[in-house]
Amino acid sequence: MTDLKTRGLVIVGCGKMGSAMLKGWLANGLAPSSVTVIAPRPSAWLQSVEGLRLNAMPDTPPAMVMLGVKPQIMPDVMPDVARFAGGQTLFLTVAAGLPIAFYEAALGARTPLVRAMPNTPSAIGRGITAIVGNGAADEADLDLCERLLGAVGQVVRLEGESQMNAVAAVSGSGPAYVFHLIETLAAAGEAEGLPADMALKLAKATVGGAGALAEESDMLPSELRVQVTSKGGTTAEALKVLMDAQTGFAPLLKRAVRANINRSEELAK
Ligand SMILES: NC(=O)C1=CN([C@@H]2O[C@H](COP(=O)(O)OP(=O)(O)OC[C@H]3O[C@@H](n4cnc5c(N)ncnc54)[C@H](OP(=O)(O)O)[C@@H]3O)[C@@H](O)[C@H]2O)C=CC1
Ligand SMILES: O=C(O)[C@@H]1CCC=N1
Repeated sequence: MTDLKTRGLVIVGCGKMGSAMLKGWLANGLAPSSVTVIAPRPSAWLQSVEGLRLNAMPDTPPAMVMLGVKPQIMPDVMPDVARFAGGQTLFLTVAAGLPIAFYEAALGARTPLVRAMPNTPSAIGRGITAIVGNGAADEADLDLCERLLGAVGQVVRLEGESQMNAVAAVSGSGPAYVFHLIETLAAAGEAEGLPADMALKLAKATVGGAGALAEESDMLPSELRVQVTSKGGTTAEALKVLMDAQTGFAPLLKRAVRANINRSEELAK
């Protein structure tokens, strides 16, 4: 972390995900003066952060370069960061789909690189990020990423890169599925006569509260579900619909996760 403070962190591409992470890091004490952001159209928030260096690549190799552009843009930015390849700078990428081999083709296999899959709850310190390093990334490199990413949530280390697309489909994109659950639960409540603002408040608090309970409880989610489900009561009737083997959540989410992975595989081509 001292190295990060003295030699600096360069973030190339700081949109929704990069900003969520940067907000968390700054809130956790990372000095803006240690951070350079390369962004063609910096947001009002980025421009408002005092001390942050904008759109001026450092002359000397930073401790870390974080690549936060879309996978489709990644080939365009590699020539700009290749000057830091070779070993002095650790590269951290958050892009979905693109394999380690893509970066090694541009930066060389001796450049330490960590591929990460974060999620946007990082903005409030409740993210979860999975990481995997290339052959040149040593334990200290993984530790540094784990500490940095640990400042904005939990970190898990993958056994291999082959797990990354499934992680993206579960926790990387997962917040979007949950936000859609909130939207649709609220809409269903509204359709049954609740005022829109009340339905949304009920749905948000229910998903937030149930998520927190699932995380904090010693019980499995399936056991917590059973606790809500009174014999002969109302929940059981709803669960008959949601747990239908053909049309319920399980086959629906399986299809959604598979569609997500298919897209990651396309992005890798
Ligand atoms: N959003 C999420 O929840 C997650 C995203 N990711 C990954 O994070 C990456 C970014 O996604 P996301 O933040 O959603 O996308 P955004 O479009 O919000 O962010 C990408 C940023 O890169 C900027 N950019 C475009 N071209 C360049 C360039 N040549 N140099 C520097 N910056 C550039 C864009 O600027 P402008 O808009 O002005 O063009 C934009 O601000 C993706 O690779 C994605 O796979 C991973 C996990 C979760
Ligand atoms: O939608 C995407 O491609 C990115 C990756 C995970 C979440 N957002």
